[in-house]
Parts: sequence; C-alpha cells; structure tokens
Amino acid sequence: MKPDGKVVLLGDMNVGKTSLLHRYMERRFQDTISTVGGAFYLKQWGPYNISLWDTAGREQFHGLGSMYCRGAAAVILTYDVNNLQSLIELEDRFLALTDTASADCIFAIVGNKVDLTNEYALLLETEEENRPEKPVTSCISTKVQKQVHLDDAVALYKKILKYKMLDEKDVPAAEKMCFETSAKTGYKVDYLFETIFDMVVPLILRQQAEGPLQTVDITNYKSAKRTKSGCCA
Ligand SMILES: Nc1nc2c(ncn2[C@@H]2O[C@H](COP(=O)(O)OP(=O)(O)OP(=O)(O)O)[C@@H](O)[C@H]2O)c(=O)[nH]1
Ligand SMILES: [Mg+2]
Repeated sequence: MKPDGKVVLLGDMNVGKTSLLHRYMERRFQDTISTVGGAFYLKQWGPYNISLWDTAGREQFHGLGSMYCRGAAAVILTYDVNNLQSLIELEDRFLALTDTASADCIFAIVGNKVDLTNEYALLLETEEENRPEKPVTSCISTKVQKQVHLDDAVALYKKILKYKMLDEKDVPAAEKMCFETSAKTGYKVDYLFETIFDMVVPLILRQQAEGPLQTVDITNYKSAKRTKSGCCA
C-alpha cells in the first residue's frame, strides 16, 4: 500500500529522533541504538495513511537524507535543546537535504530533551494540558541551563523561509512551527505530531487532486545495451 503522505525526521545523531517516534507510536521511552540507514512507521490519520520516516543522524549516512526526503509533505528538523551545535547542524548539514521534498513541504523545528533543563518544571506549570505521564520533578540539581532558546529556533525557521524563497505571509507562523519536546516524559510529543498531521492533510488533498507526483520520464532514455566488451565473462 502506498502512503498518502510522508513526514521525515532529520537531525544530528543523538538528538532523539528515534525516541520521539517511538514515544509517539509505541507510547513509551526506552533505550535506543543509533539508527542505521532509516526506518518508517505507518500512522493512520483519519482516512489517510502517513508514513513517518526516522533517519540516521550519523555523518556516514548523510547521503541517504535527500532520498528519504523525496516528495515529503513535512520535514521535522530536530535538535537537542542542550546542544547548540545540533541546531547549527540543521542549517549547515540538513537543510539542503530537503531540496527533494514536496514544493509545499511543511517545516517544523523541534528542540528535544527539555526534561533535562531547569526550565522544565516551569513549563509543566504553565502547560496544564499535554501533561506528561510522569512529571519529572526530582533531581532538580542535575538540571542544566538550556543551551538553545526557542528564539534561536524561530530565527532558523525564518532562515529556512528565505532559503526556500517563501513569504512569511504564505506559511504558518514561525512561533507555531517551533516546538520543544521531551521524548522521555512525552511532553508535547502528541501535540507536535498531530499538529503536523493536521497541516499535512490539505497538502495530501491537493496532491491527490493534481494527480500522481511528477516522475522522471524514462521513455526517452536509450536502454543500456550490454556489449560483449562490457561483459566480464
Ligand atoms: N533525557 C532525555 N533523553 C533523551 C530524550 N530523547 C532521547 N534521549 C536519549 O538520547 C539518546 C539518543 O536518542 P535517539 O532517539 O537514539 O537519537 P537519534 O536522534 O535517533 O540518533 P541517531 O539515530 O544516531 O541519529 C538516547 O540515549 C535517548 O535515550 C529526551 O527527551 N530526554
Ligand atoms: Mg535514531
């Protein structure tokens, strides 16, 4: 079965892409091993099937990224809120991989691992809904000052719009598309994915109305001839 739409997670190794997908699909947090290549889940959203692609952040798999992004309806650029370099990498290394995504692809920027920051307790207080299963209130002393602020993500979102030559007026507001999550506690994980699915549906409808994705016409290519000289026998 062919999925109706595709959502891809990109970002540096160790930011928590696999954990976020796992939390959303399996409803739990467990130890992960660094992803090799890529993998996907299928999520039914209303009458639509959406494929959710997990990619490998490791440098050695970098070349695969643009392949996974091909035709994507949404790309979730993920960083770790405690690692500034992981946000910088999104711009330097991952953004160009999205050139193969759908022309009206939706972009989200997600700062994961907020549970490790000293702001987390405050976030929980101000967010009555989307409460995690188990608020982590112990071990306050081990919490760290957040390295990346939401403003930095918003600035990156605006850079992406420039890169894509999109007008701010035509796309969802930056503030709406920058999220902070915790795959460990579940904080805002459902909210993230479901906000994106809702945005992807109109895109799916549009794509379906326009017919199948444009594919490369191979009828003009000469079929590769096998010559004797090219044969190793
Ligand atoms: N505290 C905390 N740890 C997390 C969170 N999300 C992931 N981790 C941990 O961070 C490490 C990396 O998580 P992964 O989900 O494997 O990261 P990834 O982005 O898939 O990494 P690659 O597959 O190598 O690209 C693991 O040890 C996770 O347990 C989170 O929200 N909070
Ligand atoms: Mg992974």
